[in-house]
Amino acid sequence: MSTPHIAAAPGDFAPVVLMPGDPRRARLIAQRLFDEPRLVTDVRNIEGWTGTVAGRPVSVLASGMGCPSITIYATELFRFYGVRRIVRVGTAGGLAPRLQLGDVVVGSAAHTDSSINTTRIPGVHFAAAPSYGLLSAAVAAARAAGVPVHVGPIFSSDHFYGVGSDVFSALARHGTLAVEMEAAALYGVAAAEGGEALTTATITDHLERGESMTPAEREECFQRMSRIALAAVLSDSPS
Ligand SMILES: O=P(O)(O)O[C@H]1O[C@H](CO)[C@@H](O)[C@H]1O
Ligand SMILES: O=c1cc[nH]c(=O)[nH]1
Repeated sequence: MSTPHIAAAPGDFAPVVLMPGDPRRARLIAQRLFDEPRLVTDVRNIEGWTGTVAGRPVSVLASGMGCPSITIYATELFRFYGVRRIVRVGTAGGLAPRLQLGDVVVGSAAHTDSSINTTRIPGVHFAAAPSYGLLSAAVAAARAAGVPVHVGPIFSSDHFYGVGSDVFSALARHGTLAVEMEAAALYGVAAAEGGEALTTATITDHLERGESMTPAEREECFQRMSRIALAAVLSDSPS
């Protein structure tokens, strides 16, 4: 069995999946956090791995960057591979002044300038929201680990370059925590396919203050966030 973008056999993916944007991060998560990780797909170098954590099966698949890319991979996992939960483990640029580099943001809603959800139900301004069960489990795991965590709306932009600082300032004034590029699409796919989804993101840059993490700091933070996401995706929380 394969889909246009995933070449894996039935049962190769666990029902619960972590989803970073970067294929290298997918490989690192599998190799450092899973027991007995095995590569299950690498079409277009988008790597998917499956292993176990505390004896429970779990997978990781990269999404690539942007709403169309994550929509393809999340749809194929939910629709054809029996996946029920996807937790994005991303990076984001901070907008809210209280955020510090390395903090974890959990997206309780996702604003977007993408049309990806507008075209799902014509005439409807779709409210892109995560699974409450996954969200509460991620927050509990972060607090238990002593990791600073912020819960609130994030902004999923089609642009990495070219969003005006006036847009970011207005979003911050409207309570938006951070900007990234996939959460709104992931939440839309989960709703359409009857699955559960959540976005967690590490603040790697602060756009108002012009701060950035070093590569070594990024790697350290990804591991911390991935452990929180693992606790959420493997939790028994009802949706
Ligand atoms: O680090 P990832 O998960 O890719 O997330 C962020 O980084 C990419 C942009 O550099 C976009 O995909 C954005 O959402
Ligand atoms: O500033 C940033 C950092 C990560 N991801 C984004 O989309 N923007």
